[in-house]
Amino acid sequence: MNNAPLLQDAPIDALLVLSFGGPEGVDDVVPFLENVTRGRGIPAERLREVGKHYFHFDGISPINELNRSIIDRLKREFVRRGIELPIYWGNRNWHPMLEQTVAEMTADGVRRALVFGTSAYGGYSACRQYHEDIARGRAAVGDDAPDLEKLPQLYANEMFVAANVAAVEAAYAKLQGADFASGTRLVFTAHSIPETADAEAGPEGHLYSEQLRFVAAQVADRVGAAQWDLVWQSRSGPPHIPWLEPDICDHLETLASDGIRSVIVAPIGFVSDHLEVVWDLDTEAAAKAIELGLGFVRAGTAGSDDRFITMIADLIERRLGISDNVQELCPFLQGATGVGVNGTVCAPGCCGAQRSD
Ligand SMILES: CC1=C(CCC(=O)O)c2cc3nc(cc4[nH]c(cc5[nH]c(cc1n2)c(C)c5CCC(=O)O)c(CCC(=O)O)c4C)C(CCC(=O)O)=C3C
Ligand SMILES: [Fe+2]
Repeated sequence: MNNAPLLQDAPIDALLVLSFGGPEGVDDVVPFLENVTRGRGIPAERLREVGKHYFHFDGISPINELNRSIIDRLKREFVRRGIELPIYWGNRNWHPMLEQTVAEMTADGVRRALVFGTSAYGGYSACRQYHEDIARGRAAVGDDAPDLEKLPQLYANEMFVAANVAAVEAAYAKLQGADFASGTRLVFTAHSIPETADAEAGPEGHLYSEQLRFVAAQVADRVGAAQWDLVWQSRSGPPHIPWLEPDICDHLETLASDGIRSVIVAPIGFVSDHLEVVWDLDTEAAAKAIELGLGFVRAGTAGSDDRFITMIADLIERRLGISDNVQELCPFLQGATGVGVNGTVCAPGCCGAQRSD
């Protein structure tokens, strides 16, 4: 498959779902953001400002509930297939915190676990930082911590692409019959990252944006969209630092002035309807579209599709040597697909240098 390190000759005895985590109440927001920005000493006042999107939702991020759903569905799929691995869940930034989960796994006698990270692409934020989490989680426990092997990035998986295709087709169906249904543009979005982070991602650079462009092109081709765009959303940080552009809202203005009458916005960069989706797209970008008189339909995300669960189970069965139903469309950077053991990076130059601020 690739030349990444794998745990050798060892029975795998658990699965760990590793995610970003999100607050679940107003009192969680600032401590959560302190975790996200750990070590950077950002004042609480500023964090309340950064966290204002969370306060619109009573401080509740959708991400934890979405992960609980993924885990429940995966447990049922394991039962159906006879996969006898317990499933654990730990987050980088909020409870259940990864360090606690690794301690619990250790106490339960887990020795070697696979890790499913809830992010589909390469790059520092989407891949390498999860390797760092794995190393941190194990270090918190010490020598008795189980070995942890991260599963590959999902972006090139047939099931991931197919789930996104289905979501875009459903979005087109919603537009059917609307008077602006002709003149629709398909617009893919993903989380923006600093330009330097993209330039440093992967052995050849630009791993993150190229993987996104690959998935966007696949989906566009399969739904028969001749014209499509890949744009970015949810940028943060100081304005003088360049991040990937154009931003979705600026892009909607361009499309409106080009005579486009409606858009389908497909957040292929996110595996579920995280806060960035429900706020930055469903709230802010949707309001921008109304202001511009553009029809706006937001396509769903892959995580709610059964194929997403099938995909995770297939990746596990392939790794366990039970069966091989995984169809990878374009692992165009061999050896750089996100696999790694105990926090070692997946391959030289992958997935980008550590944040330098
Ligand atoms: C590429 C990427 C993904 C996709 C890969 C993946 O899924 O992992 C992602 C996911 C997410 N990002 C999330 C939330 C946040 N990201 C932040 C900050 C940042 N993200 C970045 C990039 C990404 N982020 C970057 C370069 C920064 C700035 C530097 C830093 O601080 O590292 C900040 C700090 C405040 C701010 O700067 O706005 C927050 C609160 C949530 C949870 C949402 C919820 O609650 O539903 C999720 C799933
Ligand atoms: Fe983020």
